[in-house]
Amino acid sequence: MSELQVRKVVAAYDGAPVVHGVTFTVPSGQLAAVLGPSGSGKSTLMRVIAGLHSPLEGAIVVGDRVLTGPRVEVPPERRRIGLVPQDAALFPHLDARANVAFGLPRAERAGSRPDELLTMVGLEGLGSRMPGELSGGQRHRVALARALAPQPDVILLDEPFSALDASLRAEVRAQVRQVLRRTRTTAVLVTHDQDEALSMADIVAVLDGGRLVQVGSPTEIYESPHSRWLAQFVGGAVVLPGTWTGGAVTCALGEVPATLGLGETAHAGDRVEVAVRSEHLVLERPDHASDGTVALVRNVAYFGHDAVVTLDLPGVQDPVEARVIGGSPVVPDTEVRVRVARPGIAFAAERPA
Ligand SMILES: Nc1ncnc2c1ncn2[C@@H]1O[C@H](COP(=O)(O)OP(=O)(O)OP(=O)(O)O)[C@@H](O)[C@H]1O
Repeated sequence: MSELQVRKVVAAYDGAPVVHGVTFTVPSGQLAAVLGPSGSGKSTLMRVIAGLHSPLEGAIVVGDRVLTGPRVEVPPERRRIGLVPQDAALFPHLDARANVAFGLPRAERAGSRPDELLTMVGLEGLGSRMPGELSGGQRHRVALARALAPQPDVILLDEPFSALDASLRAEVRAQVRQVLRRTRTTAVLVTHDQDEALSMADIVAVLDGGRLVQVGSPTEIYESPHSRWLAQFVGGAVVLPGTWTGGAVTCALGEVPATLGLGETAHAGDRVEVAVRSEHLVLERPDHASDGTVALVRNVAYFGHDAVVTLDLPGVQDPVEARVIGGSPVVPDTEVRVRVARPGIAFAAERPA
């Protein structure tokens, strides 16, 4: 079993902490995404797990092995942790097979194991290709095979898909996910891309300013964000000021049914902010007999499968975005009626500084 525990990790550069007491557990064989904006401490945390940076406090435990702890610092090469770096970092003068073999104990390098590993990542028959003769996605899969070769307890993936173009990225993500699932490898993926985190991970740990703001399944993170910041950071949300009426918020979208965010308290009449997912805004003809608010369509960005409609709501300064099915008959500079299909989440209004 290779459960990974990150326990109360505090990490600093020159005495200035940039990771503040982060704790989460990745069950054996699962993939956790560490998600956060630039500078939130993701790479530092990854370096602590890999043994490349000693934390001020806290522990890293894999299974029953303490890798980092009070008076314990197992060196990186003895951690049984594999690293897939951002740029794949293959040895340019070695072919794919030799790159993979490099991850194996000397005795196994000449045998069939490198080719088996290449087959496992879907690169059968490409062992004699040099890195320069492989596509970006193929290079990543060689890097994954090399990292998996010594059968590590944990694999760390540091923004591994950011250099790939969009069409290749989805495919390589799915392939990597499949290999990790098949080999039952515990993995941590560092990313600032919320689609990547939600689509690949079993668990998402969100960092902001070096603090863990929420950890949970992708559905929990998306459906029940604990803060207004998280609602906007993951998935984008329309956030409007309003008044809590107990079970609903009166705001520019009318009376929007809502639940209170975790740990929030509000009394009827309190000022709150309500977060509503863009895809939960339903657009209808303005003369449609229903509740909701009439808004002006500013722009329609068509993406084929869906479209983002930018709307001016009465009394709201900034435009809001609705996500609708592509090809919906919505036209710029006309009016639509906006209804909210699912309850929003209410948070205490942010006080002016
Ligand atoms: N070697 C270093 N010396 C001093 N400060 C550093 C060093 N590396 C990172 N930092 C600082 O630590 C904080 C966290 O950085 P880190 O690289 O861990 O964030 P990140 O979330 O991985 O960011 P990004 O997504 O941009 O890579 C930032 O404020 C950064 O400026």
